[in-house]
Amino acid sequence: MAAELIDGKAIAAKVRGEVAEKVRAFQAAHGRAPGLAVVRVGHDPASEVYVRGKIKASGETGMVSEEHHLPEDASTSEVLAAVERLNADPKIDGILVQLPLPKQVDEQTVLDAIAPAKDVDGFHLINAGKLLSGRKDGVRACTPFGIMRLLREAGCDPAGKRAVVIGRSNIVGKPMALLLLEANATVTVCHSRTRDLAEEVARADIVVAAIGRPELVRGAWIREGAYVIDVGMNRLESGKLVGDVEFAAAAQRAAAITPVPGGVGPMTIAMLLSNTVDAANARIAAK
Ligand SMILES: Nc1nc(=O)c2c([nH]1)NC[C@@H]1CN(c3ccc(C(=O)N[C@@H](CCC(=O)O)C(=O)O)cc3)C=[N+]21
Repeated sequence: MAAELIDGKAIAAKVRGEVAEKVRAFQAAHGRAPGLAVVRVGHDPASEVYVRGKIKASGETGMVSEEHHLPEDASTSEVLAAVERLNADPKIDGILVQLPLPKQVDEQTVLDAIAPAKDVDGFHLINAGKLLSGRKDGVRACTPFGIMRLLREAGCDPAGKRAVVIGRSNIVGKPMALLLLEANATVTVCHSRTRDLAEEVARADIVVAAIGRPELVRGAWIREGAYVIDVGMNRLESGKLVGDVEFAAAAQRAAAITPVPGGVGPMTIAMLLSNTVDAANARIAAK
């Protein structure tokens, strides 16, 4: 079986089109465009590239975006001060603090300082708690939220299916498991201490790989007709970018699979923009 390719770039473009439409409506109703602020600390080269991508994509939807760049040696309280200013800025609807932060900055303190209504990453405790409690009014973490959309676009309804999530991070694995559960999948969360990963994967109708180990998930483990979502982004020494799944072999067995690059990555950015325009509308509605 040759899998359908889940084209994250094309689906992300469709989401950005929907966002642009909402931005136009917001502008017409409120006389300003939704605003996104990205806080970047220090000189992580990957972060520079990602932030540029986010700023560019937000501009293309008609949103206003600004980057706040703090020096490599910024303290936790300096980062907090930047966040507090943005919390109080009425033109800013979404705040994203680019991770990772330099080691002297306390990441959890910073993330918890972002006003939950402006937390377009969905990383704040309040938004994590709302997801856990099944409340629909919280902000959903961009990567898992985008994956739910990719599954939908590929014609996969998770209800009743066995879903295996590999990875238990706060930003992908855990929220992914909760969103799949909310969609009525039977969810298993695997991680580095899972006894027999191959056996767990072989049972799965949906596999979400988010472990950060190049091609750890072997194609031969994939169940015939499974939906395979690869969150991994591993840069090999050759410079080649590969996922957490052995793509070509997995594609022989899967019903549908996301490529790396061009799968989950572009969707993460599109969902950030979607969360921002939704946050703008929600803040107005709450006034
Ligand atoms: N507060 C915060 N929120 C984030 O969402 C966040 C973050 N910090 N820190 C870093 C990670 C990483 N991340 C990516 C998003 C899209 C691509 C992406 O579009 N990648 C392209 C390829 C890029 C390439 O070729 O290197 C693709 O998959 O097609 C990559 C990485 C968001 N992150």
